[in-house]
Amino acid sequence: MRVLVKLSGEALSGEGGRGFDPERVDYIVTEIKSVVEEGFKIGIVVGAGNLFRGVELKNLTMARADQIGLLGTVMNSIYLKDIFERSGLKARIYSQIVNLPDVERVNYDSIESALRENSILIFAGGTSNPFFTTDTAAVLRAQEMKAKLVVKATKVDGVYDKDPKKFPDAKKIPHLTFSEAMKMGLKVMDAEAFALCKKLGITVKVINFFEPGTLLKALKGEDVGSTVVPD
Ligand SMILES: Nc1ncnc2c1ncn2[C@@H]1O[C@H](COP(=O)(O)OP(=O)(O)O)[C@@H](O)[C@H]1O
Ligand SMILES: O=c1ccn([C@@H]2O[C@H](COP(=O)(O)OP(=O)(O)O)[C@@H](O)[C@H]2O)c(=O)[nH]1
Repeated sequence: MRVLVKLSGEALSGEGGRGFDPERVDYIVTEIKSVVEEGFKIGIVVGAGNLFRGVELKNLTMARADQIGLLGTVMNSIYLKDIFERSGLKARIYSQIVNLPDVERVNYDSIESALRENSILIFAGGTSNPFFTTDTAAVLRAQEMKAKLVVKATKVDGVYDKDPKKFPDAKKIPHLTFSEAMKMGLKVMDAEAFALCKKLGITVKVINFFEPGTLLKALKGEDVGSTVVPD
């Protein structure tokens, strides 16, 4: 089964952290290796919250701040390729925004052959455009690698009726549709990503990536996190 895993930048630094934490990095390798060894074909879109988020660069105009954020996702992608390869996994980076020796242009034939050889596909540079997020990029890239499932690997263990980091009384919603999520104005993913999932028939699972083994459980269909389905 093909699946696109959206890793938040904080997966590389630890929650609220900056840069790269060697312990977190080892943890990512262990979690991803466990799903590759089970035969899942993995694409990854990584964020840049551990380096730069456009909204945090308050003195810059949005388009410029976002371009810096986009470059952060490229840095994280190169870092991931290196740690995967050092642990014996194959990985290839695809992006439309940079021309670097380790980065290939997005090409559907190349994606197919990389998946056949069990390489992890790392999609760098978000959607290639300012004003978007890596959540939206995750859905776009899922469609390009023909995956019908996006796992949002994050720091909350599902979708709640309000932000659980701000409201301790927030209630978890294990199953819902994109229309319900949009109607309720839930902020766990941006509305563009939800709308695209609905249009393309892609399911999203929101899981707590920091809980060991949860990614594999989610891919095996166990009832972890929350599942958002097209309606
Ligand atoms: N209704 C909601 N259910 C779950 N998480 C929510 C909700 N509303 C907002 N959030 C927040 O969405 C974020 C999703 O994680 P992520 O996209 O990785 O974080 P970030 O926005 O820091 O990049 C979490 O920090 C969580 O607190
Ligand atoms: O298509 C995209 C994807 C990302 N970004 C920028 O890159 C940053 C990092 O991405 P994101 O915030 O999604 O990272 P995460 O929070 O998941 O670590 C964003 O804040 C934006 O500034 C962008 O401009 N266009």
